[in-house]
Amino acid sequence: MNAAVKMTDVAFAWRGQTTFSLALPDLTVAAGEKLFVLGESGSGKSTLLSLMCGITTPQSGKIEIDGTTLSDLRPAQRDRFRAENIGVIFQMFNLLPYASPIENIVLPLAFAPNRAKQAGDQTAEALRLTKALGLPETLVTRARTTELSIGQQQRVAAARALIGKPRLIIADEPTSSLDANTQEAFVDLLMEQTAAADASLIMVSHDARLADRFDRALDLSEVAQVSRSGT
Ligand SMILES: Nc1ncnc2c1ncn2[C@@H]1O[C@H](COP(=O)(O)OP(=O)(O)OP(=O)(O)O)[C@@H](O)[C@H]1O
Repeated sequence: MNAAVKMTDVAFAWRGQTTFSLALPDLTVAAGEKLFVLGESGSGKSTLLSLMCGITTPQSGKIEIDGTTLSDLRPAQRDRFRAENIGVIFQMFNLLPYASPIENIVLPLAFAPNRAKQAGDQTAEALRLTKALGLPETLVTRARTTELSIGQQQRVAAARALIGKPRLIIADEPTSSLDANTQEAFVDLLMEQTAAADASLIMVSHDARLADRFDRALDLSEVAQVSRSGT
């Protein structure tokens, strides 16, 4: 079986920026593994996730997602590959503010025919997920997304990542706006839904207390050479 993620000799620096660079000799995430990523602020956790998603591309090295090498794909193919195979919960959610939660949740399916097929009845599947994540139906069908609390928006972002059962879920601080009790419950729900989809989960969080719920915790500074200056 292919690894969910395999990164080999990856080197990355932001264009025009000399203060930060990341070198990652070898990072493998097994299929079905639940990986917790921690590291201090500015250490490159979000950068790592964005490399895995193919949103940013490294200067050198190889990133394989479920056996597909991202650098073999042209940018448009990479966007399509991401839509089909990776459910992403962004740190800032990236929800469309004036669309309803349901519209936000089904949006990735428009770019991912296989995922859309998996989802079946899209509205019913969006409602099943939001119910499992603890959001009342009236809220997700009637409101504009901006009318939801931040914690509720975080759940909408999680449902959008999970719909259509992508093989890999990548979550950047998905619990940052929740209180401690809700955080743990949310991670449990995310785990349950990820397991139900037979997916791998890679989650970044500052909150080390959540780490024991995962198969493995990885401190970015232990696997990567991060160079930082002037920060
Ligand atoms: N889009 C970008 N363009 C240029 N530099 C960036 C960009 N995004 C992040 N950086 C820089 O890359 C470095 C690592 O940032 P990153 O967001 O990956 O860290 P992080 O570990 O996720 O931090 P935090 O825990 O605060 O979210 C920082 O120095 C940051 O300024």
